[in-house]
Amino acid sequence: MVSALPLTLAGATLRRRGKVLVGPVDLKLGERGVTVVIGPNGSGKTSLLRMMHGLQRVAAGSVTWSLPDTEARRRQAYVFQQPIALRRSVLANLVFPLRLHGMPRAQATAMARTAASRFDLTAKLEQSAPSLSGGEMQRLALARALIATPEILFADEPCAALDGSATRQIESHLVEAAASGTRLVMATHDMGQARRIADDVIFLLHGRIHETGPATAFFDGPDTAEARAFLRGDIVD
Ligand SMILES: Nc1ncnc2c1ncn2[C@@H]1O[C@H](COP(=O)(O)OP(=O)(O)OP(=O)(O)O)[C@@H](O)[C@H]1O
Repeated sequence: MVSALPLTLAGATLRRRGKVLVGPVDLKLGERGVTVVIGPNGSGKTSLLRMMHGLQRVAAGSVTWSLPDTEARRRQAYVFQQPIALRRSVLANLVFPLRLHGMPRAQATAMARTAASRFDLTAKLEQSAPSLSGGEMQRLALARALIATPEILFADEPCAALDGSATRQIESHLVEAAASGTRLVMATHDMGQARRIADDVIFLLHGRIHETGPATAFFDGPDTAEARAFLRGDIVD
């Protein structure tokens, strides 16, 4: 299968009411691996992910996939910080994206049940999705995002509101998806999590990439004073 990756950002800039939220950003995302986006509050992590996913149109520069946009869009999934679900059963939420991809109902239902089992949601299949706990809801959001095997998954702080054991579950699903070939781009505030799962890091400051590189080198000895301060836990603004 021809890949939608690499994804290339060239001078990509996002503006709101005349103010630059992100950019200009130059970046190339290859076909494999886990890229973790870090940076202080308001540095533009969410905006960068949304811009890459095409949820927000660039004001300048370009965001280019290796396939036409309509095809590239079908190969992507996005998990929001606040998980969203249809006001329907867990099963219906899992079936929905498969039906969007044109899969027959019986096959989609069988696949949804398999995904529910992998994500420990079998007992919840008939439950209304909005009544799930935070951890269950994020597991559902991730199961739904991964069910059609996206080539790339954008995840915006997927563990932000979760406790340790729920975080561990989500992380293991993310790592498993990446090992199976899904390209992962994730924003997080949790430096322990970033160290655990990142192959490479993008450190944002004021909407710009301040430093980027392989995770081990970044965490062992960042090049910039701002990244060193950020990793020490100092306030960087
Ligand atoms: N729709 C919008 N209109 C105006 N400003 C916005 C909009 N969305 C985001 N911003 C601003 O853009 C900047 C970047 O926000 P963004 O949410 O991308 O940062 P972040 O690094 O994800 O922050 P946090 O860590 O707090 O989640 C912030 O100053 C924010 O106030």
